[in-house]
Parts: sequence; C-alpha cells; structure tokens
Amino acid sequence: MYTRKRIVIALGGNALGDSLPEQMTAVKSTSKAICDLIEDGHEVVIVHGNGPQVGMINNAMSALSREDENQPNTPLSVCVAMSQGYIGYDLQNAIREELRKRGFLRTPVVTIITQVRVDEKDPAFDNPSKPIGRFLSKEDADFQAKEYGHIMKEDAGRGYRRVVASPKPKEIVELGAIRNLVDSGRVVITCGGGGIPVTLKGDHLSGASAVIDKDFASSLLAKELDADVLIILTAVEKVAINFGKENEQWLSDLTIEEAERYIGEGHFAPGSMLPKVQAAIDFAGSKAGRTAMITLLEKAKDGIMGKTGTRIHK
Ligand SMILES: Nc1ncnc2c1ncn2[C@@H]1O[C@H](COP(=O)(O)OP(=O)(O)O)[C@@H](O)[C@H]1O
Ligand SMILES: NC(=O)OP(=O)(O)O
Repeated sequence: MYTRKRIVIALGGNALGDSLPEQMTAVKSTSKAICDLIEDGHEVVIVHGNGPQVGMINNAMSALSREDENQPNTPLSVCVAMSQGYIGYDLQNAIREELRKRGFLRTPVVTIITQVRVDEKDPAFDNPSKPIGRFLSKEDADFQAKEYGHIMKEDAGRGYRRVVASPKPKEIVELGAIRNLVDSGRVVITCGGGGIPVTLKGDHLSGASAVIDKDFASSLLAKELDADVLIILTAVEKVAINFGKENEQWLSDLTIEEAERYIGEGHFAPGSMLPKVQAAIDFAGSKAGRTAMITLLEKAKDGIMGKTGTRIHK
C-alpha cells in the first residue's frame, strides 16, 4: 500500500552549482527531483547547503570593505542570511515553475529566513572545520592565509578551502512558523546553509561567526517536525567503506551500530561524508520508525522507494 511520508530533504552542493549562472541551471533539475516526491503525495521540507555561496558572498563583502572605509566588514552570520535569500529565491521559483508544469497551480512555495541557536561555548568555535568557498590550489590557499588570515585546510582530496567554525545546531528559532506552514501544505525551504547561527543574550539574538552544517540542521529539523524520512542528497549514490580505494564497497543498508563502527574505523571524510552519516544516525536513532537515506540528487525518488541509496536505520 502507498504511504504518504513527511520527508526532510537536505540538498548538497551539486544541487546548486558554484556560480550564479550554474545555480540558475542546477535548481531546475533539483526541482524536478523534489517535485517527483511532491507528485507522489509526500510532504516535503527542503534544507540546502551554502558552503560555496557563503564563501563567495563573504569574499565579495570583504573586498567591498577593503575598497570603502565606510563599509565595515560584514559578519559571517549576515553572509549566511544573504545566502539563504539568494539561494531560496532561485530554488523557490524553480520549484514553483516545476509544480505548475505538473498541474499544481496553487501549491505555495516559501523560503523562511531561519535562525538557529548555537551554544557560544561550543568547542567548535576554537576549532574551525567547516569548508566554505572555492577549492584552491596549495599556492592560492597559502596566499589567502597570509593575506587575509583565513584558516585553510585540505578537503577530502579535492583541494584546499577556507574553514570556519561550525557549532552544533541547538534550536530552530522560527520552528513554530515552519511547522504551521508545513502542516498547512506549503512547500517550505528552511534552515538554509544550516541556519543563521545565533546565540541568545537575554531577549537578543546575536549573530555568531560560524556556518552550521546543513546536515546536522536537517536532522534537528526532521526530528522537530516528526518527519518519517531524512534524505540527504549529494554527489554519490551510496556511502562507501574504503572509499576511493581498491577494496571500495558501496553500502545499501546500515544499522546505527554498523554506521558507528565504520565512523570509528575512519571510513568517512570529515567535512564531507562524516557529518552526513552522523546526521543520519542522529535522526534514525531518535525514534522508532525513522529512516535516514543518503543518495544522489537524481535518485531521490528511487531512494524513497527503496531501490537505491544507503538506508540508515535502527
Ligand atoms: N565514505 C565515503 N563514501 C562516499 N562518499 C564519500 C566518502 N567519504 C567522502 N566522500 C565524498 O563526500 C562527498 C559528499 O560530501 P560533500 O561534497 O561535502 O557534500 P555536499 O553534497 O553536501 O556538498 C562525496 O561526493 C564523496 O566525494
Ligand atoms: N552549510 C552547509 O552545510 O553547506 P554545504 O552543504 O554546502 O557544506
């Protein structure tokens, strides 16, 4: 029997591309994958990444403040807010258009500027780990470190990137509004780029210099909305052990215990696959019947139907 599910979708970098024109094109195919699920009757909530985009925005704003002494440097929290607006704008319009093509003329699509509370004492503030911006050569990375004081790290064999603090998400500030919109049938884009990181100071929400991992924010959101499935869409169809080695093995099904064992054995790269597997464990382990899935963007529907992807469950 067909079962309607509440699905939180976490969209990875390949869903958005690395530049303005690339994003305009990428969101069209991303929207097809999302609308396949809506067409099948599922309730869908969308979270997107922002690593390349927030790096680009931060660079542009920093260049502006170097040129113009009246422009102080733009805090990273504001850059995350800008990335939510810019990505949400393209994504919501692409989904709206795709829905209309499929005859859903009245399904509203909305982007919520979302703040996510973090703990100001989170040790992540002293250990920057979240890659943002473009991949650079070692030479360009060394230049950026020297010229701008950025911390640069090698990212899973793909080149060097700037890293910033990435505290764990504790609370979604706009959760009540998000829940109302989802419950009333809206397609909601929220917690973009992991959410705007804020700390609570009395009644004041103060922007934090960080970028939250969208996989962890998706897991928190999925738990709060009592979703059935968290699906993390990225550039690989399945999770592997011995990834990239001769004895690489793609995994279709993982219990939480198996996933934890593989984490302990170091199979998942920090800053790329590791947070996805950790977020999947966090969601799937939180309540009976909850399943997490990691798969390729284009395979979202097949993943939900159990035909592909890596399924993580109790
Ligand atoms: N064990 C693994 N199994 C599969 N992919 C892995 C593994 N370890 C690292 N990766 C890499 O992680 C990438 C996904 O992380 P990333 O590109 O940071 O995600 P996002 O899609 O959120 O931007 C995959 O495309 C793959 O290159
Ligand atoms: N904020 C975040 O997790 O972005 P990416 O998915 O692009 O790394």
